[in-house]
Parts: sequence; structure tokens; C-alpha cells
Amino acid sequence: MTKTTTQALSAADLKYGYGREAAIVNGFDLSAAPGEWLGIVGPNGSGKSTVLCMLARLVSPQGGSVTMDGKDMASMDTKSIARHMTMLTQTQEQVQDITVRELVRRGRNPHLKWYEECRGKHEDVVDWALKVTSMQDLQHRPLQELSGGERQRAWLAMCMAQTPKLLLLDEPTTYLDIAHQLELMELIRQLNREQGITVIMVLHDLNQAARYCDRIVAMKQGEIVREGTPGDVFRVEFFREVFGIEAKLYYDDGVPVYLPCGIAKSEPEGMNAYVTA
Ligand SMILES: Nc1ncnc2c1ncn2[C@@H]1O[C@H](COP(=O)(O)OP(=O)(O)OP(=O)(O)O)[C@@H](O)[C@H]1O
Repeated sequence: MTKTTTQALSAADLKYGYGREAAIVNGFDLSAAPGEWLGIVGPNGSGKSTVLCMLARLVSPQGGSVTMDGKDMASMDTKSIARHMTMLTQTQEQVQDITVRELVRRGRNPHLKWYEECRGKHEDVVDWALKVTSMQDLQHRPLQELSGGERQRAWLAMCMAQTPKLLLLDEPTTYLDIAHQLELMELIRQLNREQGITVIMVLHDLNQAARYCDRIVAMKQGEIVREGTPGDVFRVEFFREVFGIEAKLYYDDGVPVYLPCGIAKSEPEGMNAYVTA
């Protein structure tokens, strides 16, 4: 008898277009297994953020469906979605006059009844979220006084206070220097491995995608054009066809590392347009 595993998140035949424009995302399918780290990569404007917003139900798909733990998200209420899933983006809303701890407490809101305050066991979760993100020492500092890296970690602590099973991230390292980028990626790796949190992350840094993700989904013009392990996906042809660049590939302990060498000799017209070296 074959054993079927319920996917942490599945999307089937998603469609989305803005206004009267043609569909930006058309027929997008994806599934993430529990505990998997999935990276979504692709050129600017390929529809990555649009897909992530549909996965988080920040926008409703114009076609297709998203299921979380086997449940159709269209029929779930916002609070129960927020008890299972959270999203961190590259920039966060400006919140004034709030300490890190107060921000992290907001992560408990989906778990509180309307009359309940964040106390007792909820405060214990806040302590835990501050601890796993190494924010304990900064918990009483005003958010606006933190560096960009510290602030991003504070928002991640708030996400963790939601005790999510699924963490969606949209280029969370964009404005961070390399040390803070690695610190955030390592922290997410720890949460993924130790807490079993499923991670779906949009990222532009393909070397980081190769190093951290279990599986890569590459998008171009609203569609998936490659899918597989970093080693399967990151080939010389991939860089030409999807990003229009020539690249050299090296392997560090089996992990592909690419070096961009220039623009490909002709613009790729499609996935079958090979450029001979
Ligand atoms: N609010 C909007 N109104 C109209 N068009 C939009 C809107 N948001 C995005 N688009 C268009 O949809 C397409 C896909 O955008 P999206 O942000 O999903 O791509 P992306 O792959 O995340 O891009 P990037 O890598 O630059 O962040 C782009 O052509 C973009 O111009």
C-alpha cells in the first residue's frame, strides 16, 4: 500500500493578472513537503512575489487553489491561517514607539481570544521566540533604534511567536550586508531543522539558494521553467536560458557555486533557445 503524505502547502493551476493586463502568473503548480526548504528564483518581473502573495492568501488567486495541510485556504479564516503560516518580506511596515518585545507579542494575536491579553503561556512563547532568534538582549530596545539586520531579526521573532508550521519569505536579506545575510539564513536553517518549519523563500542570490534550499523552483514569465535540487537546476544552460547570462560553475562540497561571466551572446527566446558557446 502506498503511503500518501499531506503536503504542507500545495498550489494547483494558480492564475493572476493585474487589472486588464494579461495574466502575470498562469497555470502555476507547486507543493512543499513538511520540513522542506523550497527556493523560488527567477528574473525580475517573473511573478515570484505575486505567487508568494497568493500562497500566503494576501491576494486571492483568479484561478486555481492553494491548500495548506490538505485544507483549501479559500475557506479558512484569516486567524487560523495566521496560526499556521507567517510571511517575512524585504521591508516591513514602519511602526513607531514600540519595543522589540511589544512587536514580538503581536505574533501571539492569532492565538488570543478577543478578550484575552498576552500573558502566562503566551508570554512564555514570546520568551521562546526572542531566544531562538537571539533577540533577548535587545527585547526592551525601541524598534526604530535597531540596525537593519537587528530589525529584520526582530520581525522574524514576531513571525516565530506565531508558532508557524510554514514560513514564507520574500527576499528577506535584500537590504542586509553579507554578514547579516548569512546570520539570517543560518537562523532560518536552524528553525527549519530544529523546529521542522517548512520554508518557502523567494531569493535573488542564487549561490545562497544553492547552499540553503532543498529544492529550487525557477520561474520565467509567470511559469515554472525548472524544478529540482540545486545541483539538478543550476547548470550552464539554466543561467543562459533563464537569466540570459554566461556563467561558470564550480562545486563546493557538492554545492553548485556560479560565477557570472557576462551577458549571453543572444537573448534567449524560450526554454529551447540554446546558445552555443
Ligand atoms: N500592483 C501591480 N500592478 C500592476 N502590475 C504589477 C503590480 N505588481 C506587480 N506587477 C507586475 O507583475 C509582474 C510580476 O511582478 P512580481 O513582483 O510578482 O515579480 P517578481 O518576480 O517578484 O519581480 P522582482 O524580482 O523584480 O521582485 C511584473 O511585470 C510587475 O510589473
